[in-house]
Amino acid sequence: MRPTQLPSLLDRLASLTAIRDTELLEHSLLRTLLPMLGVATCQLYRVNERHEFLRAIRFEREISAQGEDSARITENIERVLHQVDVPEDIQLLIDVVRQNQQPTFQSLGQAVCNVFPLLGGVGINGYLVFESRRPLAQSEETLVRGILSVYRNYAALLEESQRDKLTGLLNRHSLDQNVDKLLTSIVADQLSHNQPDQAQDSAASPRQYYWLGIVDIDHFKQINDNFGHVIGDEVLLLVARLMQRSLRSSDLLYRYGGEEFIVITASSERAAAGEQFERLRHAVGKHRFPQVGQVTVSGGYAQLDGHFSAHEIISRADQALYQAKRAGRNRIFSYAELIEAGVLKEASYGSVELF
Ligand SMILES: Nc1nc2c(ncn2[C@@H]2O[C@H](COP(=O)(O)OP(=O)(O)OP(=O)(O)O)[C@@H](O)[C@H]2O)c(=O)[nH]1
Repeated sequence: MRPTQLPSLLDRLASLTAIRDTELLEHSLLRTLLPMLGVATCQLYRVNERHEFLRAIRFEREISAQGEDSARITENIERVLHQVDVPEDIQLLIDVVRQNQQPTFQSLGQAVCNVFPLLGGVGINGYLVFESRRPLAQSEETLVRGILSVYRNYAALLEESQRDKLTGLLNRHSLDQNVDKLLTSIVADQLSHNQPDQAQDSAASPRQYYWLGIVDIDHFKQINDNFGHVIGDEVLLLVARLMQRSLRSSDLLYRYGGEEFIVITASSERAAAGEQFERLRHAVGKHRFPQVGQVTVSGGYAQLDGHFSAHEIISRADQALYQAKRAGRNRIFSYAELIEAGVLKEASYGSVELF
């Protein structure tokens, strides 16, 4: 790195630590690193603790001359959430990095492929992959490691602020952020599927829909009253773990309030979403809790539809939850099915125009 690049690097690091959103932080990391290394494209893969790929970001930066003294910089960010496809040669390099817990570099003809691990609290939680025209100099490798260390420390702080202290689940604050982001991408998806040339694509890979469910522990007040708050807290923690284990790595689980949780799950049809919620209910219901015995949960779920706001969708799931409680608890109801059965009436919300 040239000394003249130092102020720019410090600026970049300052902006990096001003960000309060994990994915924006990832984008900013790539924006900081790529120009420093003169690299045009790079991929960032995120993995969970079971080393399953959660998401991938492909970042591309193109500089084209505009006039004698000016250049135009175009950035393109592509984000893959489900079915992350990792090319075989990259997968092999990732396996080496995972094994050694150290970066690895491999010549690919004229270019060199560089794979750096992203470290989280309990080990590797991602990989940074980019091609450079020549092997990185020692000083460049040190620079990447340094920036990744700043990123790691800051990402850990950010992650902590998004978690509920008792259960370790995502908290309500991160729910608000994520639901808004998800709704924006659902709107984009709905619009693209309305294009005539998208119809055949959807036949090849089934379209994914998202559901939001509110799950509430039944008679939790009695648990507190009969066994005390410490046992009540233990039940909350165990219920959270049981639900988390019954969900897939791509599903999201939040602690929404005291004994209320929110689940976001994706599937190609409503029945599959219903089965997912049933698995979750069974996972809790069949467990024997120390001292307390059986604990059950009730829930209601509604589709995350880009025509409605987050508030409207949560209210729909809540109405279905209310019906599940009324019907005797230990059951999970679908808002759409309650509407079809005439139990609930569709509220006339101010719907979001999709033109
Ligand atoms: N131990 C513990 N209790 C909590 C926490 N947050 C909320 N609660 C308690 O959760 C209970 C919720 O009670 P209610 O809303 O009456 O609902 P319920 O008893 O679960 O009854 P139903 O939902 O109708 O089945 C209250 O007694 C709260 O004090 C917490 O973090 N720890």
